Amino acid sequence: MSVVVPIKSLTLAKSRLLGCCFPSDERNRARLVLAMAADTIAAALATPGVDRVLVAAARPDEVAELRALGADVVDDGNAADLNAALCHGAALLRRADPDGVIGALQADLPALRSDDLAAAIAEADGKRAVCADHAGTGTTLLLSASGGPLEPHFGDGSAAAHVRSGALPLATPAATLRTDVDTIDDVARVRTLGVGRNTAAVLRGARHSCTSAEPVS
Ligand SMILES: Nc1nc2c(ncn2[C@@H]2O[C@H](COP(=O)(O)OP(=O)(O)OP(=O)(O)O)[C@@H](O)[C@H]2O)c(=O)[nH]1
Ligand SMILES: C=C(OP(=O)(O)O)C(=O)O
Repeated sequence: MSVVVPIKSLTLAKSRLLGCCFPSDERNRARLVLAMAADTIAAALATPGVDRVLVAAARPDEVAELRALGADVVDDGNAADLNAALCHGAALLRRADPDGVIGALQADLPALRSDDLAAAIAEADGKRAVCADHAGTGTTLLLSASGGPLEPHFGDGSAAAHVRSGALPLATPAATLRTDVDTIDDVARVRTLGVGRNTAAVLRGARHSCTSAEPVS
């Protein structure tokens, strides 16, 4: 199977973390976004059955170093939004693999473990399926049916939207697959699960412990 990972411009990404972890230097927020993507992608590439990870990036130049992990990095087709970026990436993957499963994986899963992703793929068993985020409202992973369309409906309430459009809700996804990072509380949550080495290295440099919801001025 193949996986598409969307990444918007690092200067715009994860705006909800603005002023939280790195109040004095916002370049570190971009470093954190890239590090979380690197850990997510490294776990995906190490997952049995995952043959290819394609990064659909708004700014491929900003994330070129992800190629060193083994990911393909392409532009997102000048996509207007996340779903358009995913459709662009999924179309490229489908062309290369007409019959396989295509997954859309969020780039902000720094605690992801290969065994947990493999278990989710096994549970879906070639059916279109969705993994809800830890809050139960968003989506961290959407799998197409074998040879089928991805039909992404990311955005507010996407877990329910994916189920409404026929995706099987995965019954037993692991916390490492469900815990995406949007807010400072999520950073604390994901730390308790254990993040990958890239994210850990960036967070070690944070002035703030990233365990409080309070922004530091
Ligand atoms: N290529 C591409 N990726 C996108 C786009 N919009 C969102 N993404 C990516 O999709 C993933 C999920 O988005 P969100 O979790 O909402 O992250 P975000 O938009 O960076 O976060 P906020 O700014 O806090 O809303 C992240 O990896 C984003 O970088 C887009 O228009 N194009
Ligand atoms: C766009 C989504 O991501 P997030 O909730 O992380 O912004 C989603 O879950 O559909």
